[in-house]
Parts: sequence; C-alpha cells; structure tokens
Amino acid sequence: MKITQVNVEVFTFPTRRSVDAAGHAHPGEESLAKMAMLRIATEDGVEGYAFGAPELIRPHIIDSFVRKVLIGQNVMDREKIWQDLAHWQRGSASQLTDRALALVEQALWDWAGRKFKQPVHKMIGGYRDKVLAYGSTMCGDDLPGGLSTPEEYGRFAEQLVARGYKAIKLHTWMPPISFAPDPKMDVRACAAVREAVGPDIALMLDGYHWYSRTDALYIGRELEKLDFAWFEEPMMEESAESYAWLAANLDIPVLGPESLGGKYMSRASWVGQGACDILRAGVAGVGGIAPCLKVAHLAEAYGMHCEIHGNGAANLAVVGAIKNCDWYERGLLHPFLDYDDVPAYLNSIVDPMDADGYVHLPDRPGLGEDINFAYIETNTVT
Ligand SMILES: O=C(O)[C@H](O)[C@@H](O)[C@@H](O)C(=O)NO
Ligand SMILES: [Mg+2]
Repeated sequence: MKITQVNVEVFTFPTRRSVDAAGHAHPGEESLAKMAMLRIATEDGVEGYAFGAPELIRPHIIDSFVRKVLIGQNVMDREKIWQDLAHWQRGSASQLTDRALALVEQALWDWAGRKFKQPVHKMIGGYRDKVLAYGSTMCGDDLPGGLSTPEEYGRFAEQLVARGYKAIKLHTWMPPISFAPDPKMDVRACAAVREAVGPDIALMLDGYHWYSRTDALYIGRELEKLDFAWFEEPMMEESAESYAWLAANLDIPVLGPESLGGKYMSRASWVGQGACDILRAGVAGVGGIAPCLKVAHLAEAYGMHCEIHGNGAANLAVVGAIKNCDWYERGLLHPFLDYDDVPAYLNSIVDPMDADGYVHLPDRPGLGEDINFAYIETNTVT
C-alpha cells in the first residue's frame, strides 16, 4: 500500500498554558496557540495523524526530507522509512530532529491502527489495559497560591491524592525564578509533600537539571530520608560519568536520561556505564514509538525498568505495550489548571484517570486520539 500524500495543517486553539524563558510550562492568561496536524494518506484513502509543534514539521522539513522519503513507499515499511529518515538527519544541518522523526513515525502507526481497526498499544505489544498514573507537576513558580512555596506544593499534593493519584513527581523551581536553583528549597518542597501525603504515596523529584555532583548528592541523600522512589535529571545528562558517580554514591534509584539525544544508542551507553538504575525514554525524545520500544526492551534485557517520558497518546501506547514500567506520566499539573479540560481540537482526552488513579488504555483504532476534525478545519491557519 503506497503513501500518496503527506500534508500538514496548522491550526489555532485557546490555551492557558504559557512557557517561560527556559521553555518550562506554567499557567498563564488565555492565548491562542498553534498546533500542527501531520496527515499521511495512502492510495486507498486511509489516513494517519500526529500532532506536534508546527516548527518541527515546517514546510522545509516536509518538502526537503519527509515527502522525499515517504511518497511512493509502502506505508507498512515503518522501520525502513524511519531508518531512511534517520540517515538524512546528519546531512540536514540539525534541521531534521528526533521530534520530527517521532511525528512521522507516530502518524504511520496511527495509519496502521486505523487501517486494521486496532489500538496501536495492542499492535506494538499489548501488556495491559490500564496503568497507574503519577501526577507530574509543573515547575515551581512565583504565583501566590500556585507552586511558589514548599507549603503550596504540600497543599497541591493533598489535592492530587484526593483526585486519586498514587504517586506524585515534583518539578521544583528553576531559573528564571529569582531564587532558583536552590537545593535546600527543593528539599523543603519534597519534605512538605511527604508530610502532606504520608508514607504510602510514591514520590519522585525532577528538579534543576544543572546541579553539580555535590549538590545532587546532597539532594539525593535528603530524598532517601524522605523515602522518594527516584531522583531524576539533577545534572547535565551529557555527563554519563557524573551520573555513574551519583548512582554509585546513592541508594535512591537514579533515573534517566530524559533530554539527552542519541536515541537508543545513548541509553545503551548509560546502561553500560552504570549511569542510572532506571532507564528513561519518551516517544518525542528518541524519535518515535519503535525507538522507544527499543529502549524499553534494552532495559528489560538488563533487568531494568524504563519509565516513559511524557503524557499523550504515543507515550501511553508504549506504556500499555511493555511490562517494565510502573507509571504513566500524567501532566504537567498545576493548581490553577484543570488537566481534564479537553483541548478544543479533541472531543475527549486520551488519558482520563479514574478515582483509583488508573488511566485506561484507549480502545479506539490507531493512537486513540479523539480528533475534532471539524474544529481543525475551521481553525486551520496554514
Ligand atoms: O520542559 C521540560 O523539561 C519537560 O516538559 C519536563 O518538564 C517534563 O516533561 C519532565 O521532565 N518530565 O519528566
Ligand atoms: Mg523529567
């Protein structure tokens, strides 16, 4: 079955999520954001879709790389298409990103699910039909009543437990917040949350990503006293040696890498160097669903868990398809925002959570997004 069309529709939708100078999400005034829907069609008229930032799949990327590789190819040859695109990355002067590869590959999987009327998570593995979520907070802020003090983290944690969450991951304060980074403030927020939720809720910290080894060691040892489940990305992930040193000096599991490039190869290096106790990969960060599965299967071969980075249909599909992860990252969450609000371009969210803290894998064909095509058509800008 040959691919005949690759198109991108950019549309606007209202949001109250804003992004700070460092790229971290926070609540903000309502604004119009842009989203791109990648649409891959075959000669029989079946289509697959993926959503992402417009700049990732801007015309230059689609015209210079994606269409040249995909048009005329067998839509079922996902691995060959992915390998061809990945080999074009080096010559793209860093323009063809892993995130762009991930969007193309997700749309190919969505096509397959829609064509064969199967949810992708069943096509790529089929391990579970529900998974416990952890509430992943937004980074700390300076918004009164938001996440501006350790006590406010504690109060929000109480709300999350009442909502049904059985685990909470804190993202603490980072620049441009005036007092950040501050290891002692990070620890105070973690202590306030542990105090608020009691001993039976799993807690994790994902704080400032540029701490020194000694700052990270201090925080890690404090997290051990608070019985935290894992310590995530406290230092630059380019230094596997620093993580190997930290993991060797701490009892709390060190988890990563999240933001490091290198797809499944860098993750293999981290395992080989003992740089982490729990591996990490997200569909966007490693170039797609299949690359993410490769990381999860690598981890499994070493008796390790692989906790999947990020929310959304593709990451949820991977979580549904593998045994060696405990959680689905549901977020990012903030007291001023309701995560369950449905974005205008969808009819429902892909990851509703029940009162017991479980997200149920979607049984819709494809990735499972419940797309409001009429809204997208009406609000398409390019
Ligand atoms: O902006 C970021 O760094 C990411 O969105 C991050 O906050 C979040 O996705 C994460 O680190 N999860 O583990
Ligand atoms: Mg993280």
